[in-house]
Amino acid sequence: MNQKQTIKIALAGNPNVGKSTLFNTLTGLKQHTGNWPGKTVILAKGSFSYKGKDYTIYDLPGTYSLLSNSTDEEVARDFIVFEKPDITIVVLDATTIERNLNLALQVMEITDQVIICINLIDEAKKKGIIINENVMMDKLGVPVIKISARNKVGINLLLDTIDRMITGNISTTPYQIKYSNEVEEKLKQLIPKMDKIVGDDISPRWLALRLLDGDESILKTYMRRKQMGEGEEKSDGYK
Ligand SMILES: Nc1nc2c(ncn2[C@@H]2O[C@H](COP(=O)(O)OP(=O)(O)OP(=O)(O)O)[C@@H](O)[C@H]2O)c(=O)[nH]1
Ligand SMILES: [Mg+2]
Repeated sequence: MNQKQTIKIALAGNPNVGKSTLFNTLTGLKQHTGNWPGKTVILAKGSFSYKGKDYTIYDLPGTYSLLSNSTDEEVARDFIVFEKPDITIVVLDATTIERNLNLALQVMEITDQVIICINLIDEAKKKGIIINENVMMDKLGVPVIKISARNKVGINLLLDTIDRMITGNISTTPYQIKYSNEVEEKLKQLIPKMDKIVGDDISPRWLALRLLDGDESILKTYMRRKQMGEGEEKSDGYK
């Protein structure tokens, strides 16, 4: 009887950046798809082991933002917020980093357990794009790793970084976007209130930002899940 809990990893990123390719590289195609409860979006879930630890990895829908403008965005966002992956890997396209960073910054507002993977470095090299991952790491405050998911480049470093983050050997300080003075003032008042409601369950700053944005859906989902008694250990909704 092995009751060992597996470690949850989520793959987030813009569409077409190679999330599924990385998923397949990590799982060796050991995957099955599941239906997100209440939604019609199909997510792939797979598994792999590394250094004696068992991982479950979820391939989230590709999105440009997590502001819940579409079902895909809502599914990706709710997964990160409510399923609380132990690590969220944000996959970026090395040839369009600036555009991709928007999503990375949004993920980093929700969770500090983030690894950024810059994929398609082979394509970047062909185009003469030079990426200094150390500078990015310093600025963003989370590990940044250059990979080519299709050519299996950088995968060992990624696995090692995952392992070191899980064992507590990497601490992150994700870059937080500073908003206008007016917004920051409002946040100051709202954050303690949010903190009282959600505690450690959700980042109070991020939740307050969503409310200031006029988006009450997260708070509503949170309350609903609490009422349904999903606050404790729960299944991930997959068969
Ligand atoms: N050159 C190159 N191509 C890659 C690499 N990784 C993925 N690709 C290609 O990029 C394309 C998109 O890959 P996917 O893995 O489907 O991307 P995705 O992020 O899952 O896309 P969505 O599910 O639509 O969001 C495919 O044609 C892959 O073969 C890489 O490291 N180098
Ligand atoms: Mg995909």
